[in-house]
Amino acid sequence: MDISKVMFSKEQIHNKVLELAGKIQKDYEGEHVFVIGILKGACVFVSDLIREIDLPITLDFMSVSSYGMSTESSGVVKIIKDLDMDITGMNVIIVEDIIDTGLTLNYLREYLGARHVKSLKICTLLDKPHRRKCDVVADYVGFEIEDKFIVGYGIDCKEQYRNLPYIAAID
Ligand SMILES: O=P(O)(O)OC[C@H]1O[C@H](OP(=O)(O)OP(=O)(O)O)[C@H](O)[C@@H]1O
Ligand code: HPA
Ligand SMILES: [Mg+2]
Repeated sequence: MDISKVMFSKEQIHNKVLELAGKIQKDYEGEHVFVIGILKGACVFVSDLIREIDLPITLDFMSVSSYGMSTESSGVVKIIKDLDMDITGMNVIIVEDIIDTGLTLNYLREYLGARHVKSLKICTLLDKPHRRKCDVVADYVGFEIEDKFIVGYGIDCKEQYRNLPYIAAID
């Protein structure tokens, strides 16, 4: 597989992170926010995002996987690591790198929503709305993209390319 072209540069991503962080900071003014980064894909994005939000933040991670070594979702969301902390009564933001079929977030929304949180929102850097298999809408979206398989900035193809500082499509 080859990387076809850079879709979003390091600078474009940085500007988008600042924009999303600014919106979150404004919306949650005076509140404590519990951020859940969804590993592995969101590891880079969530690290950059939280450092631009000037609010009290608690950070935890879940690790889930449905693509494995494939470029198609298996349709089964497997929890590899659950939360370490209790989120009861918290303002929770789930941070994802990409929403594609929506199966991962549909599962996580139900799983986490059942824990009596104060509020639950979704922030994603990338969104492929035309690929949805279930009804998931994010509250904060970085870039809407067409139906291409994406790599870089934490996002993999067969566990490679997560370290690219830019986002690219793959052939
Ligand atoms: O909307 P969907 O079709 O469910 O796809 C989105 C999910 O797929 C990727 O994770 P993956 O399962 O590949 O695990 P990874 O984050 O460890 O790469 C990505 O990081 C999202 O979590
Ligand atoms: O476009 C993608 N790239 C990598 N992983 C993914 N998981 C869902 N969509 C994608
Ligand atoms: Mg993956």
